[in-house]
Formats: sequence, structure tokens, C-alpha cells
Amino acid sequence: MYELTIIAEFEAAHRLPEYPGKCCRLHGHNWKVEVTIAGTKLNKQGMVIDFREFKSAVGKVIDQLDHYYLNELEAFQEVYPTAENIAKYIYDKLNDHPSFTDASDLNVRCITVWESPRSAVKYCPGE
Ligand SMILES: Nc1nc2c(c(=O)[nH]1)N=C([C@H](O)[C@H](O)COP(=O)(O)OP(=O)(O)OP(=O)(O)O)CN2
Ligand SMILES: [Zn+2]
Repeated sequence: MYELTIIAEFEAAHRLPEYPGKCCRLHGHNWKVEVTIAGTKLNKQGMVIDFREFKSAVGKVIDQLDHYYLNELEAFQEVYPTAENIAKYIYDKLNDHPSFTDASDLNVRCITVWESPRSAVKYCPGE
């Protein structure tokens, strides 16, 4: 088993409406996202997947969040845009990518969303 991890970043605003503190007010974060995938097979080039393809797939998902007010997005109408829900959103979207379908040898393992250098949520539904 090989595990590959890449890091992506996006900037966005959010607020947590029922939060009993300053986070109920509109504010922004520079979110850091770590994505780990796993695979067992290597291609002819000795790669599970080219990091470029991996980054491109993650980038398409991150682009849907970058420089948005997250509370306005459809994905966060029923749930608040916490790091937990953002991690699940990224996981679900990435899981839909053709490279990571059930038929593929590649599986999305974990999404870690850093709200700040001191706070992160790791979402690993298969564990
Ligand atoms: N489990 C979670 N807790 C909190 C979340 C979250 O997504 N999941 N989010 C927030 C707020 O978004 C808030 O902006 C971050 O809070 P906090 O860490 O207190 O903010 P600071 O950047 O000021 O952190 P300091 O370490 O105190 O500087 C809150 N909780
Ligand atoms: Zn916040």
C-alpha cells in the first residue's frame, strides 16, 4: 500500500451563526488542506498517480471554495461551514472524481483541514 499526500490552500470567509463567541461574526481564514490517497499498484513510470494529476483533481474541488463566502454556497445551506464540514465536502467531491471511483485502485483516505497553524480537523471516513 502506498499513501500519497498533497497540500492545497484556499482563502475564504465564513461565519458560524450559533457559535457562542467571535466566530459567529464574519471573518476569513487561509485554509490549508491536506489530502491523502492510497493505492496498491504502480504504473509503468513507477507512480501510484502523477502528483500533477492528483493536484489537478484537488485543485478543481478547492476552486469551488476559493475566495467565496462559504455560508452562501449550496453545500453549506444545511450545515455550517466548520472545518469538519469543509473536510467532508472536499472528501465527497474528490471521491466523485473519475480517478477515485470504486472501480479504481485509488482511494481517498483522509482530508485534513487546517483553519489556522494551530487548529485542524482530520476526516478519515474509512478508519
Ligand atoms: N471543531 C471546530 N471548532 C471551531 C471551528 C471549527 O471549524 N471546528 N471553527 C471556529 C471558528 O471558525 C474560528 O474562526 C476559529 O476559532 P479559534 O481557533 O478560536 O480562532 P483563532 O484564529 O482566534 O485562534 P487562536 O488560536 O485563539 O488564535 C471555532 N471553533
Ligand atoms: Zn472561522
